[in-house]
Amino acid sequence: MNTQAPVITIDGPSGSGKGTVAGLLARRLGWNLLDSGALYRLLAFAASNHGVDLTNEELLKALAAHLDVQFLAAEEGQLQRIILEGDDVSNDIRKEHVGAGASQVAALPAVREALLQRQRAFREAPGLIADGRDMGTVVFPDAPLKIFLTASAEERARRRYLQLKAKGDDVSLSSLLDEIRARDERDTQRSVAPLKPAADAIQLDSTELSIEQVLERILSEVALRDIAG
Ligand SMILES: Nc1ncnc2c1ncn2[C@@H]1O[C@H](COP(=O)(O)OP(=O)(O)OP(=O)(O)O)[C@@H](O)[C@H]1O
Ligand SMILES: Nc1ccn([C@H]2C[C@H](O)[C@@H](COP(=O)(O)O)O2)c(=O)n1
Repeated sequence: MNTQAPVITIDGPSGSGKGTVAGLLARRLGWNLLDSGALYRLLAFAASNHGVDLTNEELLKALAAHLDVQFLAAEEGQLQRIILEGDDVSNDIRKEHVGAGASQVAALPAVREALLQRQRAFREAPGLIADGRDMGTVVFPDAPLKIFLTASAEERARRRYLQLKAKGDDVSLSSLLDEIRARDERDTQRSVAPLKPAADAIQLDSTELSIEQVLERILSEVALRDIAG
């Protein structure tokens, strides 16, 4: 019998809605939250601040092992705040170029190894919602519920476009679609921990679903398995 806190993993490509749904689910269940993509984004951001090349695996490994990061729990209706070396970088790390850098450093085996224990340390009572690319396949293979959330690349680009426009960013839909496709390619084709559904994952296509519908689908699986007390 597994005596560790339960984990619900939500993996999938960029823009499928993992982060949004993971945050809502964590709040609904009163569980902890791991945004694993943020760790890769933080590493790419820190590397650029410290002048570390995104191909320098040895230096990136050292930087990953010593990342000075705090995740501050979200206030009602707000997003989690992320502090790197004392600065609030919550907005900076969401930029598209940081996501592209994160995808690049994430392909390096030494970097993934350096971040593995840090991710597993988030597993605390009463439970954990973990979102990313390899949560169900590598980081928490024993999770009692694994979701693989997808949506068409066009819909994901449209969502990202609306999200960035709302923040006042000057973006183009066609370049966002190109970036999403490039990131999908890199994340699915890398040799270590590629983006793919775990064999026991439930696959959910959110192209035609609202955020609330996705949340309800996952909550119905939680109830079926009786994993949230
Ligand atoms: N089912 C949905 N319908 C409409 N919009 C959605 C849906 N799910 C998420 N969104 C919106 O799409 C945008 C991207 O969602 P989110 O950041 O959660 O994706 P993600 O999979 O975590 O992406 P990334 O891996 O790049 O961080 C957000 O603006 C979110 O509000
Ligand atoms: N478990 C994870 C999480 C993220 N990555 C990489 C791949 C993504 O393109 C990049 C940014 O992630 P996002 O914040 O967009 O979810 O980080 C990964 O390889 N494994």
